[in-house]
Amino acid sequence: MLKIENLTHVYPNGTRALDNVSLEVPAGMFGLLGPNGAGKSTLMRTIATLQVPTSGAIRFDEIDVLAQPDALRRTLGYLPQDFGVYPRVSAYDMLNHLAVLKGYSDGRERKEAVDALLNQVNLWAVRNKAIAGFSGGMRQRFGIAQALIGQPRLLIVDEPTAGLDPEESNRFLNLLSEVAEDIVVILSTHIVQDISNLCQRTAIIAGGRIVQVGAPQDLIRDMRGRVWKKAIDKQELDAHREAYDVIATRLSGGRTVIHVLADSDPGNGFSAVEGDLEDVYFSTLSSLRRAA
Ligand SMILES: Nc1ncnc2c1ncn2[C@@H]1O[C@H](COP(=O)(O)OP(=O)(O)OP(=O)(O)O)[C@@H](O)[C@H]1O
Repeated sequence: MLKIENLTHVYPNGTRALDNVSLEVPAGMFGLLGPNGAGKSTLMRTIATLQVPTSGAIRFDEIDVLAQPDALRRTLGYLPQDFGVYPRVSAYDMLNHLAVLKGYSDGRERKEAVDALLNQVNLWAVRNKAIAGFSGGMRQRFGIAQALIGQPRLLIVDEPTAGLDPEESNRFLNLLSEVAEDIVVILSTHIVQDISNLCQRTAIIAGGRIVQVGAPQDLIRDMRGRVWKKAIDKQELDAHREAYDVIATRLSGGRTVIHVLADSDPGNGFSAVEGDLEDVYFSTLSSLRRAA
């Protein structure tokens, strides 16, 4: 269990990227959902011990993360948002090299671990090809292989599906859910679908604060009876935005389908709709904007 208590981070320029964040993350897939600039990467980097927060506490099982960063690093796998350099060396040689750095000094053990990881992430067939020539999806799967060296109990994955096509993205997320069986996996993303299909629990972060947390189906249930939809013409959109709390607009068959939030039937051609996590997310952000 990862336990974050009253975590605040203020950058030297005064930006309060995390504002009193408290969060409990049990084993399984946990989705951290938030718009650009919400504080996701700051939170991920802080948990990964890459930066020290202004105040607060982080515990992972028996480890006091801020006091014992080395202990956390030994059991951490991290795939940063920007994995950076993609070298011209083969996937096999690179993973082998990273395993040496992670402390696999016994050659036989290391070979077994590297072979198993390349199989697990489905890169065995291309293990002798240079990573520089890999597709986005292959690079991300390599990223997961390197994060899994040494069997971490905590895996942090920061916006992993950005830039992947839907098929690669699916493949990557399925892989992630397989490894998440008994370890804590935190997946940060601004893509709602990544979370609704996979995560047992999720938190919505905005402006450095956790504004919702729970199982996706519970968050959806809590807004039952309050989401209404209507198909309109594009030129009617502005008037509807004026009159209703429009939380989402989607195109469907050339028409614009809007979702609005209302405690009772708004009439005027609206019909009730079973909300989804996207409605939860956009209505949360919309009510924050209104409160600001
Ligand atoms: N090194 C830094 N110095 C100053 N401000 C920073 C720094 N890094 C991030 N910020 C600011 O802190 C806030 C949170 O940024 P962060 O990168 O954690 O958000 P994010 O949710 O990961 O966003 P994105 O999805 O765009 O990566 C933003 O306002 C950002 O501009």
